[in-house]
Amino acid sequence: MMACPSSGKEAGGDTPVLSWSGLDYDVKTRDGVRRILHGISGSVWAGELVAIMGSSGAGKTTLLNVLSGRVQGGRLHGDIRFMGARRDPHSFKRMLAFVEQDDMMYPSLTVEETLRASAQLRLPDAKYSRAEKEARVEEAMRQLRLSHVRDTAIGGHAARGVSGGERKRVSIGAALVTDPALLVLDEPSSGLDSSSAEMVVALTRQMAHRRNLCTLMTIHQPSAEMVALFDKLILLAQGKLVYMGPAAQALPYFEGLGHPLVGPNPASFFIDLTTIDFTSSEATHKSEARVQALVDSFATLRQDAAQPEHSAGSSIAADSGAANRAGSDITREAADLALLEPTAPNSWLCEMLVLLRRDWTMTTRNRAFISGLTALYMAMMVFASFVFFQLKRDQQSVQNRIGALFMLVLLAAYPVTMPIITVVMAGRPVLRRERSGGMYRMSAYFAARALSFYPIVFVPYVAMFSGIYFVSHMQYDAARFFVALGALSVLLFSSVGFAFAMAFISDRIEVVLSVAPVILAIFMLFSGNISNARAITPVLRWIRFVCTFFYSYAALVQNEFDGLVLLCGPGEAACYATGRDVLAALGFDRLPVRVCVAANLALGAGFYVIAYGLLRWAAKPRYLWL
Ligand SMILES: Nc1ncnc2c1ncn2[C@@H]1O[C@H](COP(=O)(O)OP(=O)(O)OP(=O)(O)O)[C@@H](O)[C@H]1O
Repeated sequence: MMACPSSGKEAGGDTPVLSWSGLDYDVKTRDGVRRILHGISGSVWAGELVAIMGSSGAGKTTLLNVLSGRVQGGRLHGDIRFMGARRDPHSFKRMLAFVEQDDMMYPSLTVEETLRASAQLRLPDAKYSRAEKEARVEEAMRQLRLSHVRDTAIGGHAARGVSGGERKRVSIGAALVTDPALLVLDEPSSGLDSSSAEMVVALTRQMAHRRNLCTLMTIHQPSAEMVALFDKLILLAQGKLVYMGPAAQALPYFEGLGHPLVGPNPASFFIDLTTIDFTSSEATHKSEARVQALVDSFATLRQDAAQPEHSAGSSIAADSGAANRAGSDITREAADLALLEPTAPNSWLCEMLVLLRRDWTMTTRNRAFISGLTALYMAMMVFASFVFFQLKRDQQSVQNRIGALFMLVLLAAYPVTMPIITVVMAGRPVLRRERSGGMYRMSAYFAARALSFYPIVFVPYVAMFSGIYFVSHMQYDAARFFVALGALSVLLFSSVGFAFAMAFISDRIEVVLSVAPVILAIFMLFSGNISNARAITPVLRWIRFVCTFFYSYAALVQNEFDGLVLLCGPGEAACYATGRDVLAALGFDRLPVRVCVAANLALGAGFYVIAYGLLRWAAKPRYLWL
């Protein structure tokens, strides 16, 4: 009988952090139900660094997701315990930190800002003072060797930032500052060169040992040096367990089964040993038989180890203890975990302020957005000032006043909507990750994100509006100036809400950027400028009442033309004597200005409500039942 590998149990007391037994996981495919995990059992302890290895399609990611409560569908059978008890969705999600394969972080934030936001949002204020949170951030940066890049931006496709290895370490740091009991990493070495990958694993090992933190990761093709860093290996083949035990004892174990190490890298050897060879039917048959024999040997070893006379001092004894637990259908538990949106640890206002600071930093660093919008508005101010320079009270001025007001309406929508849609959509993957980790309430995110845009949009617009208003000689009257400004400010507010609503109608930016201008074009059509409001067919006439352009434009033309006395030149047979005549001809003599502004405010609020609903829906976790 082969000796059982010794345990990592000593590191973390008598109860494993996570233990699982008899896990079967089925999913629905076109060909029917497919079993992806077959009777997997095991346990991991505090202070252990555990690697899940296997060839492509062996089930590594699936096992990791099942254990972390992240599967989004399927049927799960077996038993999973966290700290010896059934996983309570709330506390399990609080104690678990998951580092995804893709490092989804905001590119314009620095390393320190990213970690600080994570600590401020995830650590409860009731338990951690501000200074303690800062200390955690400092410690994480020091331990992950990030102090020298603390002020460097994360970077992304558009702008260079920290290196790939540093970015991965920031992702790990953002998880670590939340003080988890279980750290789970999905392929942390993917996309990294071998030295960066090794450094990530070495630092993760240090964290696990220093903090007595249970760390579980999937890894594809680690180097021999990396394999030596793991405390424990879980080796899967075709969703079945081939080995689970101390990493150092894996080679002797396989050698004992008649498979001595071939080549310099044990990881490649393990993968080759457990991979089905599809090059010919004979090779397939042979490799399937070898894998099945390995699976059977390990199952037998465990069964033997579970017998009292064999179990003393053995890690497999601990694992087979888990294997002996009776399993049941735990699909409900898996679904509850996947669907749960953990309650945020801090008050709404604290969260909103942290998010507002973060969003404001990102928005102000978006130079293209700020300078683009400001330059555009300033250019339009100069351009329109030439076109509408010092309008008189003659009949030609009627068309010019109407044109200037309509242009102001359009400028409060198009240049605002498109960039905001792009910025909000670019942040959606980070939003989804942060939401699944329960970092904050969606309402706090929504309020902070919208607030961070207002100054950037309002300041240059108001400057442009003021310039055009005075240069074009609209009615010089303080009350009229502020009424016009108020009506347009409400439209700007609505435009931001509209942009948010659009940003969540689809995942695809090309879809959104096609739909949004079309809706704005419909708004234009029903604004009352392009077509006469009264002349529109009754079937469609109602549309203007849900059209922000209509109310803004109606408010502006009434404000401008009311009380205006116009001059009739000699020889002008048909002419407007007063602004009221113009309003009557245009069909804008029915709704008072205050009603138009109030209606637009209500429509704007409606956009925000729709946007918030879509935001919740778009980022909502889902579970597909078999
Ligand atoms: N929801 C699903 N529906 C259908 N098949 C699935 C589903 N999830 C996983 N699978 C299949 O289960 C097998 C294991 O997938 P998994 O992603 O866990 O493998 P892996 O070991 O992580 O592979 P890789 O290293 O290539 O990422 C694969 O064959 C995969 O196609």
